[in-house]
Amino acid sequence: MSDRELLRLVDVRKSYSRRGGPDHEVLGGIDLTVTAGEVVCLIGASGSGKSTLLRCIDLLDEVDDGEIWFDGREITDPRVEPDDVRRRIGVVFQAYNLFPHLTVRDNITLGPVRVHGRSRSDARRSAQALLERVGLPDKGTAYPDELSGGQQQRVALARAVAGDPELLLLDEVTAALDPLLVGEVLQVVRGLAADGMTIVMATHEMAFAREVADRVVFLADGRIEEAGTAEQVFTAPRSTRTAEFLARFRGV
Ligand SMILES: Nc1ncnc2c1ncn2[C@@H]1O[C@H](COP(=O)(O)OP(=O)(O)OP(=O)(O)O)[C@@H](O)[C@H]1O
Repeated sequence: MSDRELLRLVDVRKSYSRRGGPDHEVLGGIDLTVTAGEVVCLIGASGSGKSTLLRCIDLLDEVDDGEIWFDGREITDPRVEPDDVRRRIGVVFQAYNLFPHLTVRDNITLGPVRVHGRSRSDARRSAQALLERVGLPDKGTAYPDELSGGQQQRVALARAVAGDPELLLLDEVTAALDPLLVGEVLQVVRGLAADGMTIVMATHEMAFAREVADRVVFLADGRIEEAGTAEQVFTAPRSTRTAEFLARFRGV
């Protein structure tokens, strides 16, 4: 991990309007800095705002207030073209979202060829290397529906890093999987983290967060209730709310 700041959120706020009622505040002023090579795990109850935070960083959701800085540039500035930012950020959601009519290899090469202007042969070579890295060297010509959920999610991870992103956002990437398949996907994330990828990951996998995260951020009702090293947050939470949340996972 370096000391180079890659991402900075300053007082990020987001609300959704509710028909016939007050706005629903989903992010109530988030301040967060992520340095290059850091792995940050966002934990918190369902509805605490983890996904919304990731969507704001990828400019899929517009913030109401506050600033997001990426590599020294304020990306919440309306003059910034979202695609220019997204090209540098890889994202994987809970649902694999692979293109069903494309082979695994074409799913992986599509972005590098269309968005990054790489040559098809170069992109294919990289795709094969990535498939080896995610443990699926023989699946390049398969179609997504011929793969298990865990294999599809590993392809989704390969696709997300195919454009050499500087930041990887992972939103509950194992939540839709059969428990038996969770480990193989986490193994790929572990490998990416070990290779120095900067990762911000929303997860309910507490053991994984504890093992891999450089920093754990506990969100409650759209605010950072507590943030610290995995060791500190898991073994000596400062907030009662964090302790109560973690207690629910003990023994699971
Ligand atoms: N497009 C939307 N319109 C209205 N409300 C929304 C929208 N997206 C999210 N919300 C609300 O924002 C709150 C936070 O949702 P979010 O998905 O960010 O939480 P989360 O912590 O990721 O939850 P989970 O762990 O279940 O994925 C929820 O109450 C949700 O209903």
